[in-house]
Amino acid sequence: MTLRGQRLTKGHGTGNDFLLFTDPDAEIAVNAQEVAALCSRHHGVGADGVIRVARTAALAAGESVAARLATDHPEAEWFMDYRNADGSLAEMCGNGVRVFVRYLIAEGLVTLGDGEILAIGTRAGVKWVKRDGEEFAVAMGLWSAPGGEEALRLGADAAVEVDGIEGARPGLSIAMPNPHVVLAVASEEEVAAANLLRTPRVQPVPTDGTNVEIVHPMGETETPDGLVGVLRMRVHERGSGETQSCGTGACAAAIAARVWMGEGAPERWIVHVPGGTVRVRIWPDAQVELAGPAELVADVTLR
Ligand SMILES: N[C@@H](CCC[C@H](N)C(=O)O)C(=O)O
Repeated sequence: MTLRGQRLTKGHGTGNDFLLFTDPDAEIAVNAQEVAALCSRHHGVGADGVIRVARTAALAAGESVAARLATDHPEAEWFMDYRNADGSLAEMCGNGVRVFVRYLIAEGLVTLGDGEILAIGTRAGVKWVKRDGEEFAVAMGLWSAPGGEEALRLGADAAVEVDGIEGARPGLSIAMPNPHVVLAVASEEEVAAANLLRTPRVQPVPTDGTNVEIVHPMGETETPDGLVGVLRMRVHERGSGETQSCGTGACAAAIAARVWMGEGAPERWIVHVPGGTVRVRIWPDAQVELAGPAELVADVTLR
């Protein structure tokens, strides 16, 4: 089977937009060229990525992670088969997984009441998504620093050049588990000045490519949950270019900011992105939670 005649649903999480379609038995052949054509803003439908909604068990034959999950986590019935706008595969998408669950509910593929939790299969393993009214909170798993203790001590392990920002800036690599390099700038104006039409240049060159987050720490604010750190962020995504938001990127940005602040840094963070706001919580044991909205916008049928 091909994507021809297929109904696609357009959805987004804080402006990070996706095309989703249901292929329960993983019968549709999806190739990178087709995905890139669909995601094209001018020649296609337009999106930052494409998400196939397939049963984990059905993907087991072709995806080693799905095969493992089908055995170890049978509760993860549905698998988020995520592709970037250029057709490349990615391990995880933090905004995408919330939209994925919103879609499963809307399509009647699952029922999920307020406060209930659903297991979702992803290339980064099983992720637990909790419904919180009209929003969703995702247990993203553990963060890690590919540069190890030394990078965490220095707060950097890379040099990043971004058009519009002067000089090469120190960046900190964070795996969520997809790759991110986060750099701090001094003002919101500097965040705005970044020209992300051109891919940022990272040294040493990351073997599998990377997402790059430009972050301005805006201080802390008192909330009913206690003191919360606030960040302004823009992102250049591997495989998609600049997007309005990146969930794993917001997690990486909050983690980097926490590392840079050191002792006394807050656990909770508000991350403002061009498409809205997401919330991140970093637990002392390195588990990360991401929360935010997820919307479905329209259905289109492909010719
Ligand atoms: N927008 C996503 C991340 C999508 C994958 C990323 N471009 C990659 O290749 O790692 C998110 O919300 O996390």
